Amino acid sequence: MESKRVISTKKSIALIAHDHKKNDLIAWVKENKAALANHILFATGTTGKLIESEIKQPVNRMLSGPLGGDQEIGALIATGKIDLMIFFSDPMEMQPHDSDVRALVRLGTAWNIPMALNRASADFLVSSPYMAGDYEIEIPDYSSYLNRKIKD
Ligand SMILES: O=C(CO)COP(=O)(O)O
Repeated sequence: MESKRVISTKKSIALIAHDHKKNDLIAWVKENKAALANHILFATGTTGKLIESEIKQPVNRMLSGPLGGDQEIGALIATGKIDLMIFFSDPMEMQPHDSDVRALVRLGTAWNIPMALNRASADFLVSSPYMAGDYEIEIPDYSSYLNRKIKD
């Protein structure tokens, strides 16, 4: 059966950017500083350090993305501790940790969290009326997968 969880007014937001997109994300974060101040921020290591130094808002920093940070954010998504993700990913450069990046985006999809993978989507997300209030997120039903029969 499908279940729900409430994303409350104060949201836990993951902020991530690949190296060639970090300046864009920092510019976006500065533009949206007032809106972000109402929320709890998480980030991969290097992105988080840059954000903290630019907007002076504490950031829960994980390891650097390629060193496990993407997977840490993914684990937080899977355990319901991240409400939405803003990830400025780079479509023009192969990442050494591509498998981690795909796993992170896959978990965001699997757990049905709002995700913005570029600036325009981030603008839509941050200006959504759901940002200022509660939102009931539908958690997909994985019970048939969890209860599947494993043949020997
Ligand atoms: O690699 C990243 C996302 O895949 C970002 O990691 P950093 O913020 O540590 O650079």
